[in-house]
Amino acid sequence: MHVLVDTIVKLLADYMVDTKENFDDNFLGSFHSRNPDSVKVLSKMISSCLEEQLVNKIPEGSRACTKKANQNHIKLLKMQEKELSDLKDLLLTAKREFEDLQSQLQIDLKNIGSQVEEMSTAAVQYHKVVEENRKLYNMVQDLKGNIRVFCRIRPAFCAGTRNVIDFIGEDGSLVISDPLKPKKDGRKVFQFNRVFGPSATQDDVFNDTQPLIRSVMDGYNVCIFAYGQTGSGKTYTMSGPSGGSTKDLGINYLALNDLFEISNQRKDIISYEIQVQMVEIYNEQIRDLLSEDSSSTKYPFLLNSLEIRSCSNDNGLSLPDATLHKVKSTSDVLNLMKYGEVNRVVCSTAINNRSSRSHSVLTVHVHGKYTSGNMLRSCLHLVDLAGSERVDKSEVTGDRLKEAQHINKSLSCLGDVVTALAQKNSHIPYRNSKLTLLLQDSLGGHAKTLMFAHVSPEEDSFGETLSTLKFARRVSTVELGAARLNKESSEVMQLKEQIENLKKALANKEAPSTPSYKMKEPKSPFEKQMAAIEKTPPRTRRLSIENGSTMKSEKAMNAEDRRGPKIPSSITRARRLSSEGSRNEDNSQIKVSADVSRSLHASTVSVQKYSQFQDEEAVTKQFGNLSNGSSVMEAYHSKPPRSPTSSSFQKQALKTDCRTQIPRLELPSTPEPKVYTRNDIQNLMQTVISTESRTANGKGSQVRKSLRTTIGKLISGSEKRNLQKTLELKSPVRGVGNVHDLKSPPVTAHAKAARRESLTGVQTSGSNRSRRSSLGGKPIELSTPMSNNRNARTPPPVHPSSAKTTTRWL
Ligand SMILES: Nc1ncnc2c1ncn2[C@@H]1O[C@H](COP(=O)(O)OP(=O)(O)OP(=O)(O)O)[C@@H](O)[C@H]1O
Repeated sequence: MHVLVDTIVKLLADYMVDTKENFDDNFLGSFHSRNPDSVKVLSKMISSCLEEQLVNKIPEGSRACTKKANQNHIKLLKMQEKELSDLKDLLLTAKREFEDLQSQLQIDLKNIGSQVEEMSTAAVQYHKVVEENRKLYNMVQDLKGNIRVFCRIRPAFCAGTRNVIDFIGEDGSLVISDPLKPKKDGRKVFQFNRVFGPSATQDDVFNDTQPLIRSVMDGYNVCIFAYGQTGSGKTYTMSGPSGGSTKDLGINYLALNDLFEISNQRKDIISYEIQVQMVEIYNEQIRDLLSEDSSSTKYPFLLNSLEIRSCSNDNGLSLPDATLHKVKSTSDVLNLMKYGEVNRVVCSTAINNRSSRSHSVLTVHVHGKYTSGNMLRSCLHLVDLAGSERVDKSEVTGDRLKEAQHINKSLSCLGDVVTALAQKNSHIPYRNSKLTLLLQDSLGGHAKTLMFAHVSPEEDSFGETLSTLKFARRVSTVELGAARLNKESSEVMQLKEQIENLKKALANKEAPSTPSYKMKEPKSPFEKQMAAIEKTPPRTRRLSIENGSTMKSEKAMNAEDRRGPKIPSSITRARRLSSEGSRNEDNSQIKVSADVSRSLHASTVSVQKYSQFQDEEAVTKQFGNLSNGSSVMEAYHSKPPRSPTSSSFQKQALKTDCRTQIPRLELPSTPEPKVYTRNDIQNLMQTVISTESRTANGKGSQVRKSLRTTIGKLISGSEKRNLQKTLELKSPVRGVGNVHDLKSPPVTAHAKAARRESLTGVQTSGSNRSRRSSLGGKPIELSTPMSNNRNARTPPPVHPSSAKTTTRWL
């Protein structure tokens, strides 16, 4: 019994200790649920047991003591009971409080949730607004024709170096701080269209570039160029990581890939042809990176530098002599790019172990033909500039130093051009370097242009970073004028073709004694001088090339280009070829016979039957066979070559002026073109007028307007000469209407000869009067109606031998 009591007491003590220390709701709960009044029962049991024992067994003396102890125990138990019940109450209160807190928390969480939701919708809205702002900003820039500028920051090479980039904003803001100045003073803020931080991927960069690239497929010319200090990541952005890795490929590849995708998507409405050229400008020499010569020679500097043409030739190629590769898939592009990259001059410097020592230009030519017959032609220049470098930093010597000097010089020329454009100067110094001359149409034309300004984040590059950012800021202020769409409707093309034919027909009709396309070599000094005048490029044209950037001059050029009569006719071109041949013969520079000139011209006519894109190579070969003066071309290297034997010149001779980017028109295959009657001309006029009225707005109507003017001039020019003074035309259209009622005046043999002379530029023997007098058979007086004729020819310069016999020019 004693043992039992001990055990029970011990158990009870343990239990109480446990209960006190591990006061646990579950335990108590479970305990109570199992034994609802267990504590009470147990205490009763123990007290009765104890009392019984005390009464029966304990001696009388110690009974009082035991009783007292018992009472103490009971007291203690009661206290503990009380404590327990207090604790229970406390627990219940705590539980209630906990529940209250829980519900409060839930309410709070709900509130926070709704607040977060609100904030996230606000954030989404904010992003939308920022995006919209950016689009609007870009739209404004499009309208203004600004060059867009993106900035990309290369990741730091060493983790420990101090970073000069303080902040990159989503809206294109960038803050850098000068490491040598206190933070507050050394901060500089820049604003661009977009800034890509070091963690931006190639895809991020491409996503923002894609819309611009896509507009190439809609007929816009686009130029993207990467600028920045050496080693700042230009080649990485444009081509991808060095070493020919196919991971993280750059914009060049992604752009072409995208163009193919679009071409596929639109194949039902338009068929595209995509061709690629890749050149580098190395030490002011333009080298073809895709030609077989480039890869086969160890001495690239021995290769001929390619010549830059104004894009106003009929195929829009500024480098017609560079190899043109047709690409049909991304793998074609990849192979070509690899081939080109291998040929590019790269070497190791103290800053970059694969430093590009040249500017590379990948040009993508897109030619699209709609099922409706409309055509578009555009090109995309992807330029990876060589990096500007401080020669003391890059530690280059010898050839590398020379390269660096060329690089820096051409970049400074680029800076001059940008400054001149930003200040809207009348003269833009494009001709100061090959780079600016090549990019002339992108920087100063109606192209969409994007510049990637690359910067290194390291503090020791701060100077270069600052100058790159300042340059980029200046570039972003350049206004180019709205980009121009190079798209022509089939109607306009047909009309242009008819005009070509008409011009030829008129030329043939009015110069019957001149055999078709047969050139006459100038013999007399006067003839030579006339020929020289015809072949001398007009000064204004040259200036307009230089000032092509300004909208004003561009407009003037467009107007000039659209004015039909200014396009040299076949005869004039033939004469030019002939006179060129004779001039060169005289100078003993190139021995070309008139036969060669004639055969050149014959080739011209036949070659024009082929489309430029497909048969460029064939044309080159054809002329290559005839050409024997390539060395002379080198001598003319810095000027537009005028040698008739230079294939490029010959090609140029074939081309109609195409600043309007209109594809080559097909000439009739027979040497005897159709003779157009007055009715034909009238019909054509009607067509033009009706087309004009159908499309009241837009560029097409402008072109048609100019066509109408051209036809008008053609008619008025020829008819006025034919009908002479009897026909007093007030407007070309009215003139056409009256023509049947009029009779040609009798024209004397003398007058006929004189008129022929004026048209052919060949003076007949014994002629002793002015060319102008030939129009009427006698010198024209100031009072004659023809004195007001706007189509009157420009007087030729007075030759010493004929000065005395020439009457006064009006
Ligand atoms: N955004 C980037 N992410 C990762 N690596 C980069 C990045 N940009 C550049 N690099 C690395 O930095 C190094 C230098 O880059 P890159 O050759 O493209 O510079 P660059 O400006 O073309 O130099 P240079 O003008 O001398 O040719 C390369 O090793 C390249 O892989």
